[in-house]
Amino acid sequence: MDALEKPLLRALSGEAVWPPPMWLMRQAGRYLPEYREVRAEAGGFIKLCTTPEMAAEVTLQPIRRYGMDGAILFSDILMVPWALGQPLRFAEGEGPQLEPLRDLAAVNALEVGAVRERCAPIFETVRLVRAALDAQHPRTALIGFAGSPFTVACYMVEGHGSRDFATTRQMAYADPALFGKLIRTLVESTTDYLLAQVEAGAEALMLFDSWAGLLPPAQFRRWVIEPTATIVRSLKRLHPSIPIIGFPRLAGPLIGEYTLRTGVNTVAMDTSMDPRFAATAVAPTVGLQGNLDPLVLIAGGAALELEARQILAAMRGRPFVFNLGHGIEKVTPPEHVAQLVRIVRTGG
Ligand SMILES: Cc1c2[nH]c(c1CCC(=O)O)Cc1[nH]c(c(CCC(=O)O)c1C)Cc1[nH]c(c(CCC(=O)O)c1C)Cc1[nH]c(c(C)c1CCC(=O)O)C2
Repeated sequence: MDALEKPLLRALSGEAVWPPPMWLMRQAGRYLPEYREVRAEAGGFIKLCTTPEMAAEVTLQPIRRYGMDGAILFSDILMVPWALGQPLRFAEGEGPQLEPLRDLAAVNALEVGAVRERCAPIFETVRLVRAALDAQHPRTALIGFAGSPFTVACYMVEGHGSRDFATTRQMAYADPALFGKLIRTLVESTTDYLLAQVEAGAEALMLFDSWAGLLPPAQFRRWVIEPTATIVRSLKRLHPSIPIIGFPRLAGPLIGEYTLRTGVNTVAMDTSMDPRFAATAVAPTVGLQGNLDPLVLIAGGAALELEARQILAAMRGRPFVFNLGHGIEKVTPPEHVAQLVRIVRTGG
């Protein structure tokens, strides 16, 4: 299929495709038995992300099972800090652990020039997935991604997940020169990392800013909107037609300003966002994506049907991509995903 005919790319570029295309955040993951099998064979999570054949295989699993309109590259937002040389490990049951970055010496030690070479296996995964989609799933578009500088900086400074990333936010106030240098390093490396994904065959890009909503408005403008706008501008200069999805999680009423000023084509709504509000806050040519609660996907049945239909009703007639409001939970029954696909394919 010609790229311009893929339903996901049409919707992300501003066309009201109906029934809407769909894919799910974390659609490849531990809720799928076939993922757990490859994950066990790989041993470590970083090993899985850096072994192209395995990463390509798990990227394709949800496409084979459900025929999703989007295949998201299997990797992680923390592969950029890993490629910059910051020690990273994924400990079972504890989430990611990084060597916390707290001073100028640590920022200066980051190896921006090494990212392309260290991430070469990830770009090879992109090539393998794209070739497999072209041959076997011609309607499905390949989505590349990265974390946004602020969210990646949260993990780099804190060293692990957190409810409020207080150390990171304090650093941004107490030493904006230091925090700004880290953000600029991430803008540069993330732009390069995403460009390499496009060169390898990614057809759309998504920027995950999971912790954007922790910031008050002035900080949000400085550390979320500005760096994201810089990345989008650089990508669009070289690839004017690549659709870019922004995910400023928990941005609330700032979603309109975020969308306008960053220049993303589509904005992903988190679970707390009212789709009707989002539809009034962004221009009608901007795509919206989201935002089913991952918890109702665990429940399934009538509750799932009701919630999915409400989102479809609110989004009918505008460019829209059906998705969750956050990543799929590992206890989700795979047959509930199949139920959701049936509901969305009828268009509500
Ligand atoms: C904050 C963040 C991370 N990673 C990501 C985000 C942004 C989105 C969000 O807010 O959820 C994004 C991400 N992580 C993963 C993907 C792959 C593509 C997909 O969506 O299917 C994507 C797009 C795989 C993964 N990334 C991770 C897993 C689970 C690891 C495993 O299989 O052992 C997967 C499938 C690990 C990870 N990676 C991260 C955390 C906090 C964790 C631990 C939580 C957990 O264990 O579920 C950082």
